[in-house]
Amino acid sequence: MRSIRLDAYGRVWLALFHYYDHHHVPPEVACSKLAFWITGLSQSHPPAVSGLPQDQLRSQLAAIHRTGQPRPASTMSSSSDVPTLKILLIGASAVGKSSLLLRFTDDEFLSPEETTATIGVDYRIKGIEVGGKRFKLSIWDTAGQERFRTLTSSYYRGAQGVIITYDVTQRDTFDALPTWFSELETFTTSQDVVKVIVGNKVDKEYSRVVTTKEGEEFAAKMGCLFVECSAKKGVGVNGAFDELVNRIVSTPSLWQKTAPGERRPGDRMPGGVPAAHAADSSRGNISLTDPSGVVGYGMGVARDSCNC
Ligand SMILES: Nc1nc2c(ncn2[C@@H]2O[C@H](COP(=O)(O)OP(=O)(O)OP(=O)(O)O)[C@@H](O)[C@H]2O)c(=O)[nH]1
Repeated sequence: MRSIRLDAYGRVWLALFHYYDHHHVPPEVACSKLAFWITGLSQSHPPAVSGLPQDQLRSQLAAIHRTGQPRPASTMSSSSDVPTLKILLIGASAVGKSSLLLRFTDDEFLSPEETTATIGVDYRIKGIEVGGKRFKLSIWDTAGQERFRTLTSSYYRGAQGVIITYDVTQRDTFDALPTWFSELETFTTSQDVVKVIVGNKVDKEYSRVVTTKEGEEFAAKMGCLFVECSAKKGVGVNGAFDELVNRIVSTPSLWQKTAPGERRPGDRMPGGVPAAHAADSSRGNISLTDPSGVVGYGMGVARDSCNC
């Protein structure tokens, strides 16, 4: 789409918002996504969108965000007393965060041709039972690309567990771990947050450049769990999530209910899952991949070509 007029532009973001709403995407996530498109459009189509009242659009998005209504009571199942654990996936771009998540929630793996870089955040929900008790995991997959980090930082809030991922075949992704830890340190809202370092892509043993020992030593130094995985082969993935969840569950301060009115990690905070969505486990998961792809192709800011 070469030129986008103001009215068309306005209609597009409104249609998008309805699309997200229809697919039960939380307002926080919808607004984040839309903010990316606004930024992307203004940079990839400067002549077409110069002079657009972006401040106005942003404030309208913020208003939607503020007034985002919870789902009707009918969708709020009796599972509302099932604790929701918020887990975040962080790490450099292309280390396999989205692939680990997809393997864990759907036991699937997409080939390189089928995958695209995450824009902003995606998230999925999965029910899990630990020690005879049911938990709901809301797992947030953040974009590794630097250009999206300012936005994804808000998603640390309320997380009880964080998976910090690197690629065992790319030394720079391992060397970047201290940076991810300092970002985590900066944005986490809980000192008790459970961390697991995951070395992914162990199926590519022939190209491995980071040894298991190096990974173990770094994890020991940082005082966190360590697992090596292959999202492709499905090796170690469930174990990584299980270890993380077990550790969270054995840290009651991270998930037990607090007094009425008091907040607890993950309760309707920016980046947290609204109760209605947390109760939406019958859908299995909610992914934002489709809307991003559709919009990207139509507006020249596809996931891989976005200039924002
Ligand atoms: N061989 C192999 N390839 C993998 C594995 N996991 C992911 N990949 C591939 O690595 C590439 C990047 O995977 P993603 O899951 O998109 O990586 P990501 O960390 O989510 O990337 P960003 O969204 O940019 O942060 C894709 O081509 C995947 O198919 C794995 O375990 N083994």
